[in-house]
Amino acid sequence: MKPSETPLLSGSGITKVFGFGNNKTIALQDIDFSFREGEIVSIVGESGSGKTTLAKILMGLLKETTGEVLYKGLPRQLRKHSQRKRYWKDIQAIFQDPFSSFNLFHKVVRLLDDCIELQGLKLNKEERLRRMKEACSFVNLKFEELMNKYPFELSGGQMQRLMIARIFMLHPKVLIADEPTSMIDACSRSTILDMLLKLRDENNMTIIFITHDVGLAYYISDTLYIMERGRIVERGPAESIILNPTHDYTRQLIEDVPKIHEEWNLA
Ligand SMILES: Nc1ncnc2c1ncn2[C@@H]1O[C@H](COP(=O)(O)OP(=O)(O)OP(=O)(O)O)[C@@H](O)[C@H]1O
Repeated sequence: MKPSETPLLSGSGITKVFGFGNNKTIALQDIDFSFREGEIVSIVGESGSGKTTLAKILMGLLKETTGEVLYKGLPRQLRKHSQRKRYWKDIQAIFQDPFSSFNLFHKVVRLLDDCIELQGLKLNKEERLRRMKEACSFVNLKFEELMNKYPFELSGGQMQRLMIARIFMLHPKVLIADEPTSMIDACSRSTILDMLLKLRDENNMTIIFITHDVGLAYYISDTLYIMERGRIVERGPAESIILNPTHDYTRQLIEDVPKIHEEWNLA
């Protein structure tokens, strides 16, 4: 499915300032963005460039200092708990550290069953089990083997798959994925990325991928946003940015991608 032309989530003039006086940090400075339905966007930048701050603002976990975020063309209303709950039905995130996404005192079966609860679905036990098994098999996990385990009894890769199984069950309209493959090897990484692409194709989900890895971003995205010190310095179709970067910072990021076939110069 091709991304639609209508903006689903957009923002203009977004600035985020942390602290005051000498301790002031401008994490985001006058950012504009517009993400369409079914689009895969990567936000790429070095550590400290403001990516996670932007992800948290998109999620509604942090309030922007100035500017406005629109969802489905309207200003977001997140003051009341009920409004946030409704927003989080549509917008979900998976973070770098899978431990932060799970309640560590709940077994896998409960973590998956909660997704059915969150959707407000009233289903009988067989149907609940069927959906949980289906979600696990989507990410190549065996439900029967894992259902009675706690998150800390799983490997990093299994936890990351479990996070994607939850997204499969929740089918949000927007998924914010903050370095979701950082804890796994290259082979499992491409499997996870392929799973995310499949989810986009099946549900027309918008995926906002936060990463410092421009190679990875190119592999997965339709559109790239390049961030440097709180500003978006370049944006556009992934291919044209990689082939014809116009900003020095983007050129530097591309240069820094390891070229495995080139000889190392350690001099
Ligand atoms: N709660 C906070 N209080 C004060 N400063 C903060 C806070 N959160 C982030 N910052 C600062 O804002 C800037 C942007 O941080 P952010 O975490 O968004 O960067 P990032 O691009 O996600 O980095 P990384 O790739 O290392 O996760 C940094 O200078 C950081 O120190």
